[in-house]
Amino acid sequence: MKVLGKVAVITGGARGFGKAFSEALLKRGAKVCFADIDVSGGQQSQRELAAKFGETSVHFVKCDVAKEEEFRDLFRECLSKFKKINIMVNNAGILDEAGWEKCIDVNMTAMMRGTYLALEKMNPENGGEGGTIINVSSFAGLYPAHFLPAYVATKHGILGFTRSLAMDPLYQSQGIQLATLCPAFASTNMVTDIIQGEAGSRQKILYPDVAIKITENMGICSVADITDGFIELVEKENCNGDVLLIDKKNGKQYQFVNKTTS
Ligand SMILES: NC(=O)C1=CN([C@@H]2O[C@H](COP(=O)(O)OP(=O)(O)OC[C@H]3O[C@@H](n4cnc5c(N)ncnc54)[C@H](O)[C@@H]3O)[C@@H](O)[C@H]2O)C=CC1
Ligand SMILES: CCCCCC(=O)/C=C/C=C\C=C\C=C\[C@@H](O)[C@@H](O)CCCC(=O)O
Repeated sequence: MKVLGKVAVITGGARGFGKAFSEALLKRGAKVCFADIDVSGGQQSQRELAAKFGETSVHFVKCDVAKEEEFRDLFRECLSKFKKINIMVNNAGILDEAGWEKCIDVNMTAMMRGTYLALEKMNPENGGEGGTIINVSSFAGLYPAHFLPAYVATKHGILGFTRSLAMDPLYQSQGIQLATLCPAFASTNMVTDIIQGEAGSRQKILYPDVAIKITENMGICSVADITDGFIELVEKENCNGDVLLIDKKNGKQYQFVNKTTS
């Protein structure tokens, strides 16, 4: 897809990947409506991005994606401000092994809701123009990790859900593509807080010492490495059904490439 002139909705955009993805799309001439549960972080990012790309290009919406009505309001607000939605990025995600139900609510249920809402708004029968939906899974969507069982389950779920919808001829006929991004460890707060021992962060996973050792063995991607893969998917003429794994040692690797999506 050519990004210039398109409108994107991005969840979890106050910091980390979501903020970097927003900036990368703005740089290429898109308008971005980003959402986050963190109001002060969202407002700060809004100020920074508006200063670089203009007030009329970027809009922050306070939204807890685990709350259905707030998610619906996010779409209403984006449509009211920017009139259309061409790119949907379900990026918001958390680690919470003790509170695994919350992990499922945010990583899995909300990702499904965001996808279904985007499919509805992108449908030409509803006035949409088709579009691209990128769901952010993980290396942990492809491989197990005993320090993250609930998180791994949600990330496998994202992968299976997104690949399944990508096979559906209905969405293909509507000009809608769905792809999955699978980053390995990257240097956002999700990982750096654990390595640096920020208060409460190591309680979110099991066996934090094992996890830290594995980050040392596998290496840690920069946010720019992951953003580069994200943009590659969005800009591809056909990303439907793609699963893009990115890790520090091997870089970008498309998965399941010999399998058709339908
Ligand atoms: N950093 C990493 O190494 C990897 C991260 N991922 C995934 O990438 C995505 C983004 O993660 P990072 O940027 O690394 O994390 P991060 O923790 O830096 O940013 C996540 C953002 O999501 C927001 N968020 C959390 N719960 C929310 C909710 N209920 N509603 C709305 N916003 C909410 C947070 O406030 C935060 O701004 C997540 O889905 C994560 O699972 C995947 C693979 C590797
Ligand atoms: C600190 C947790 C952040 C989780 C964020 C995320 O989604 C990233 C996951 C990235 C990789 C997970 C890898 C787990 C692998 C292990 O279970 C093991 O199979 C690999 C061992 C490889 C090694 O020791 O070199």
